Parts: sequence; C-alpha cells; structure tokens
Amino acid sequence: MRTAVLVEPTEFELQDRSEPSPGPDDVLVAIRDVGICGSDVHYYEHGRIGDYVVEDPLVLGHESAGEVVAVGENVTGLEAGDRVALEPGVPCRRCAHCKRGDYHLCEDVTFMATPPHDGAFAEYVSWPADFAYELPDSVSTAEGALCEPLSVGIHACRRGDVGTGDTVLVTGAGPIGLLVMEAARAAGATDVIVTDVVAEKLSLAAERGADVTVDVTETDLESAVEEYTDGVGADVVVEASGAEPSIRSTLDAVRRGGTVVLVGLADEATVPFDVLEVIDNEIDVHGSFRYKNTYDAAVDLLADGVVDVAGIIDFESSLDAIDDAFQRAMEPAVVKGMITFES
Ligand SMILES: NC(=O)C1=CN([C@@H]2O[C@H](COP(=O)(O)OP(=O)(O)OC[C@H]3O[C@@H](n4cnc5c(N)ncnc54)[C@H](O)[C@@H]3O)[C@@H](O)[C@H]2O)C=CC1
Ligand SMILES: CC(=O)[C@H](N)C(=O)O
Repeated sequence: MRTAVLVEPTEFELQDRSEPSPGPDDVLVAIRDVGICGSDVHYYEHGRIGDYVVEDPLVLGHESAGEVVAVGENVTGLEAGDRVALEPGVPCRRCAHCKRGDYHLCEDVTFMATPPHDGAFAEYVSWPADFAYELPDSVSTAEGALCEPLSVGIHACRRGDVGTGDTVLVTGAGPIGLLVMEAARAAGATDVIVTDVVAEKLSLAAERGADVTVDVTETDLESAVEEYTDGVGADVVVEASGAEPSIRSTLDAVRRGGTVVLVGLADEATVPFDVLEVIDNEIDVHGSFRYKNTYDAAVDLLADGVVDVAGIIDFESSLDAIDDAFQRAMEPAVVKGMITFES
C-alpha cells in the first residue's frame, strides 16, 4: 500500500509498505479522507512537538475516515462496506486513568501520528473496531475525518459546561476555534464572540454564524466583550489560539464566576496568569486535553445537521501532492486542507 512518510523535517517520501492485517478485534479500513492538522504541520516543519520527537520515519495524519474492507474474527457490529470515522487515540484500557473513565488521559495511549505511532496518510489502516464509528449515508468520509477536531470542540465545551443561553468567547478562529463555536451552539450557547488576528479567519467565523468577531490587532478585547455583554463578561471563554497574549486576555473577558477553558497549546509552558483575578472573581480554569466519548455525539450532530464541519475545508489534495498540500496548509488564511484517496 502507498503511504506518505515524513523522513526528515519538510521531507515526505511516498513509500510502498505492506498492507496491515487486522487482529481479531480490529477492522481494516481503506482510508478515504485525512485532514491536515496543525500538529501534522508542526511535525513537518520542526520534526518535533515539545518532548515528542520524530526520531524514525513517521506516517502523519490522525483525522481520518474510510471504508471497512475486512474485520477480525471477534468484531461484531461492523462489516466490509461500512464507512467509519477513526478515533485516533487508543488507550491501554488497564491503567488508573482508563479505569476511572478518563481514557483520554491514559499515559500509554497509542495516538496516530504521534511518535512512535504511525498515522493515516496511508491507503489502509488496521484499527480497533471499538474506536471506529460507523457513518450514516448522510455523513461523508471528509466530515467523518473532521469528527476529530470537532471532538476537541465538544470536549472543550463539556469542560466549560457550556449551556443554554450562554455567551461564549472563542479566542482563535482556526479549525479548533471554529469547531468549538459549532459545539458551543450545539450545547445551547446563544451568543458567540470570536477573535483572531487574521481578517480572512474572522470573515469565515462571521459567515459561519459568530455574533461578533474581534480583530485583536485593532480592537481591545475587554472593551468589545464588555460592550456586547453590558459590562458582565462572557460566561465561558474557550482559548483556542495558543497565543500568549490571548491566553492572558481570557481573564479580562470572562464574567465573575465564569469559566475559562484552555485548549490552545502555548509555545512556552509558562504563561503569566493573574491568580488573584482567578480567586477574587471565582473563575474556574480548566485544561482541555483531546477528548473522550465524543465520537458518537460528533457523528450524531453531523447526521442531524446540527453542526457543519465541511465548511471549514479550503482544499482537497491527493497523497501524491502531499508536499504542496502541506505548503498550502501553512498559509495564514487557510483553515483546513484534506488529503483524499480514490475509492
Ligand atoms: N488541547 C488539545 O487537546 C488540543 C489543542 N490544540 C491546540 O489548539 C490550538 C488551536 O488549534 P488550531 O485551530 O488547529 O490552530 P491554528 O494555528 O490553525 O489556529 C489558531 C488561530 O489563532 C489565531 N491567533 C493567533 N494569535 C492570536 C491572538 N493573539 N488572538 C486570537 N487569535 C490568535 C491564528 O491566526 C489562528 O487562526 C493550537 O494551539 C493547537 O496546538 C489542538 C488540538 C487539540
Ligand atoms: C495537539 C493536536 O493537534 C493533536 N490533535 C493531538 O491531540 O495530539
């Protein structure tokens, strides 16, 4: 089977590898669509993310969906021909975190495209059947692939306990911020404010239903939120840029007694954060890491037409043109590129 392997920073090699054979509990999936995530681009550019270093050639891609072509002997509920979205992180199922239900915090997780585990820029992937979610006919495999970033959004909104009538501020209008907005709407938020520093991103956020967009290079965020909320502040702020000034600004924009959810990964682990403001204003600050138990919800939300993920896709490309696709994905105005495989 054909794969795109990152052999050096900024260098993919198209390699033929042998097709995996499914274990007894696995499905063999012919991959149809894989999203290019910011983390893929980061590995491509720098060969590492923090402590995760690409030491051996690595197949990138973890936002994937495709068609089941074979199933292991223990698999029930899925058969050849079914289309599935693949949840990319498979936990050990045995550790304390897994046993208390926090499987996304498992320290022994096999996460696609995170060294040393290969990802889905490959014609076939063998994956545990219980981490493969059947897609109804109304949901495309491109949408199925984007259940991954949508899951990040759903989990962040669950962490923030976003509810009916809430005003939610989303900082950063990349794919994660835009899908946080979708998840917040689905959770009942009636007002969504979105920030960014790139005009095209803010235009897209507005087209997709943001009530207010704020270009923080031109407008003071605190004043803009104060004006919109009659001086109260946002009920929930979801930080989805990873930019240090934006992380710090969350405390200026959240209401007293509100919640800040940190999703964006800052370049530096240490960001000044005013703990007195957190205490005086009784602000709940939550980290949000990947997701757990979100894929069923993501598929249902897509099937019911409650959320839109396809609208964030800027371009589709073939595996052969993966270098060009990654170059395009690095352009500031681009939100989401997809690698598509022929069926
Ligand atoms: N916690 C988790 O489980 C996960 C975290 N992430 C992180 O979430 C963040 C967002 O991911 P993507 O949307 O893929 O990234 P992205 O880089 O595509 O989007 C970030 C957006 O923030 C904007 N931005 C930059 N500076 C800003 C500022 N000062 N104020 C407001 N917006 C600003 C950028 O223009 C861009 O549109 C990244 O830091 C990523 O590493 C992504 C996936 C999972
Ligand atoms: C940080 C990422 O973008 C990635 N989705 C991951 O969860 O590792």
